[in-house]
Amino acid sequence: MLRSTVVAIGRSRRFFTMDTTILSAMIDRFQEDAKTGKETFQLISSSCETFPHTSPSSPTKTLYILDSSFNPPHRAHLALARIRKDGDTLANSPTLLLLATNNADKGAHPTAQLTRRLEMMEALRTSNLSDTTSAIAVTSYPYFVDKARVIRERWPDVNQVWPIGFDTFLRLLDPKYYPNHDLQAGFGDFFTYSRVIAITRPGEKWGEREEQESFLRAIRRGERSGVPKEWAERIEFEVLDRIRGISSTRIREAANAGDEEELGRLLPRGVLEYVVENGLYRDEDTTPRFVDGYDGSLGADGDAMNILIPIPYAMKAPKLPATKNSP
Ligand SMILES: Nc1ncnc2c1ncn2[C@@H]1O[C@H](COP(=O)(O)OP(=O)(O)OP(=O)(O)O)[C@@H](O)[C@H]1O
Ligand SMILES: NC(=O)c1ccc[n+]([C@@H]2O[C@H](COP(=O)(O)O)[C@@H](O)[C@H]2O)c1
Repeated sequence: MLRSTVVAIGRSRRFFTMDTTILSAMIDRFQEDAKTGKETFQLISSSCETFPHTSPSSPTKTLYILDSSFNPPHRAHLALARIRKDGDTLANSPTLLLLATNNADKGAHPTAQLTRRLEMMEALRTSNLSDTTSAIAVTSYPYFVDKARVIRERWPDVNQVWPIGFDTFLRLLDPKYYPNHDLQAGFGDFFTYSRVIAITRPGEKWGEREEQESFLRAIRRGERSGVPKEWAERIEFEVLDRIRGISSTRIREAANAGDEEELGRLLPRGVLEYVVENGLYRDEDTTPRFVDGYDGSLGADGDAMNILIPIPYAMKAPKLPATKNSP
């Protein structure tokens, strides 16, 4: 059962109230359990005990899931997490922030990195998603179809919506990530219970908005080989010009250069404080992956204070290591 506590954070604006040692022990244990297949998905924290249902009497029909590496979480991630479609609202449909312990292209992440990313996700969740039922979870699966399946097994009656930026949407449909390069077999019944919102991410690498839109139109006409045109009915398109150019790479570079002004433009407040206070990315090699013309025109993102911080489920009784802190 989820235990909760009220943490009086007052004006200190310290959001990372999860105990780092416990969190890191929990991730270690999860990684071990994942190796044997005992555990492949685990809730870390949530705004309510009955997640994704706001209460036992009001079952949720649709869950919005933002999968990301969150290194660090930024304003574009927040914008994606807050997208709602077809009459859904932040109030009536919950949000799951999902972190994979293994990445599709980069392999397994070390525990210390996962721990700090989870702490930043918690800062984002509690300070910027207080107007929606929200949770954070980890999965050992790197691929969307597996993540979706394990969430479906956990909550069989809940439909899933996956907001995905265009670069990652292209990778979702790339046959190289599927056994025998067979996209249709790889997807299985994913599109019977899932929808995807592809968000434009214009830039040198992936073309401009028009090219990205025409990619989707080609799917609709059945002109993308290996992609059934019926899938297009489950794929929507969203243009979010105000997040153009934002990326974790750009933030790591700004942190590396000590550019707090730039960090302030790209990061929600709680995450900004975490990055600055912990000196993250200072000594790292920040090889650029995506830099573009973000115009800094983001509006308010609801930096609300949240004083009710749930203690994570996994704080039940983890075995603690002697000392282990994330950087
Ligand atoms: N500015 C953006 N516009 C649209 N989608 C975005 C944007 N930034 C991130 N996303 C999407 O958010 C999801 C998580 O992405 P990810 O964690 O790789 O962030 P990132 O900023 O691309 O990180 P990195 O720079 O380290 O590659 C992906 O679906 C990605 O396409
Ligand atoms: N085909 C797929 O399901 C697929 C391909 C590439 C990345 N991903 C995932 O997308 C997320 C973002 O990846 P990057 O951090 O590499 O941009 C990660 O969780 C990664 O594992 C999934």
